[in-house]
Amino acid sequence: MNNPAINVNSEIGTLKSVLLKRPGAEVENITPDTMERLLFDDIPFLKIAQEEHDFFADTLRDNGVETLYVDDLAVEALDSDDVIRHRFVQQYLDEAGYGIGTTHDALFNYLETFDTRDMVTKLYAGIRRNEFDFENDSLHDLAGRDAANPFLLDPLPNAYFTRDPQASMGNGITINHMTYKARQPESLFTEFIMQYHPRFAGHVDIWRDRNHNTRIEGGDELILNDHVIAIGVSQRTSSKSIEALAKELFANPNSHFDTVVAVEIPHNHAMMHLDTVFTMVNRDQFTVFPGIMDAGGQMNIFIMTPGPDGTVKLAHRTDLGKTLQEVLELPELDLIETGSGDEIVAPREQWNDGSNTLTIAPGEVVTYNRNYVSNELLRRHGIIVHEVISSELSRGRGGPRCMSQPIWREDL
Ligand SMILES: NC(=[NH2+])NCCC[C@H](N)C(=O)O
Repeated sequence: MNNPAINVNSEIGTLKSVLLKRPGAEVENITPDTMERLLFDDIPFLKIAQEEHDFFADTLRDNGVETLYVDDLAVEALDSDDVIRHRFVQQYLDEAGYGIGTTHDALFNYLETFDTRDMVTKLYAGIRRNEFDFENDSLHDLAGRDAANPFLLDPLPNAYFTRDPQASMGNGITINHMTYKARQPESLFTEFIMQYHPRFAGHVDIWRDRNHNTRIEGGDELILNDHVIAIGVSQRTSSKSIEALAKELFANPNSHFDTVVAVEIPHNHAMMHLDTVFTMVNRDQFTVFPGIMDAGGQMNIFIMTPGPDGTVKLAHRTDLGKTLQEVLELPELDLIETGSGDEIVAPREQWNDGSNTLTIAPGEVVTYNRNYVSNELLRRHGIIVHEVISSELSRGRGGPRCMSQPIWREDL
């Protein structure tokens, strides 16, 4: 790829550029009735969440990281041409179940009244039925909709977890078909940015697009080095998508990835992604939540490598530490347990994303200040820890790694 726009060949190389989304009105459109469906366990106080997010972004900028906001990029991509903007809106409505009909027309015309900036903000925030002059559902629309839902288009409160709708991988990206309806529209923004934003269009390899039925999310996709990837088999990522992605990476001449390690983790909301229980913080240091292993310290891991004729070879392993040493060729390994592995502290801090560290340089991380036992332990293991504030952001069940999508890291 000439002039690549993305360069991510590790989890730990010095971070230069990152994609963020400041939480907006979408977070205020979570209600007790919709909270579970919208994947929140509580209703955050937006004003404080925004202050916390700004603090996080400032911490990154103070450390030399360029912060790009996904909604700004979307506006720039969609504003370039009316045809592109219309195609985006049409697809957005289509995927929301309004392909044709009076609701489609009403929503389309309503969105047309906004400039692109306000339209993008509106789509993230969601559109209420009573927001505009709209009375008649067409028969077509009534069939599939929950009449009690005040929203015609649901809000996207998870959008500040920019890690998940896509994943940078080498000079390319996966644009993800996400698991739950509540998040699926998020990667449509990514698709249009990658296709039409001048910074990205034609400068990114798309390893996998979102037109799939099998699910995958960025929180499960970890770039261990320039040829090894780890992917969680989780609530959000299926083994089928991992195998398909591995095949593509092994076959595509632009990809230098030759090993994919599939790591099975419990399928529940507290550990929805691999990065909620396992992250890389230095060349040979990782955080890990002991709850992902069975009583004997074992788990299910599959090492995938290219086989003959485009097939994938599988090797089963059960020891996480030994597998990492094998695939990364590490003589030593330091696995740092979330919450010191204590039976009370570890699950508490994992719940508040104590394992969800964002590494900004080898041995240097950003974490939430509330996970003070894990932070102290990281420091004792020689890691530099930048703490960011969080009482509200963490109510969405995600931490610094989830809230950031690296676009550029220095190679190691
Ligand atoms: N990479 C992550 N761990 N992201 C966390 C996402 C949290 C979000 N509420 C969800 O359930 O989807």
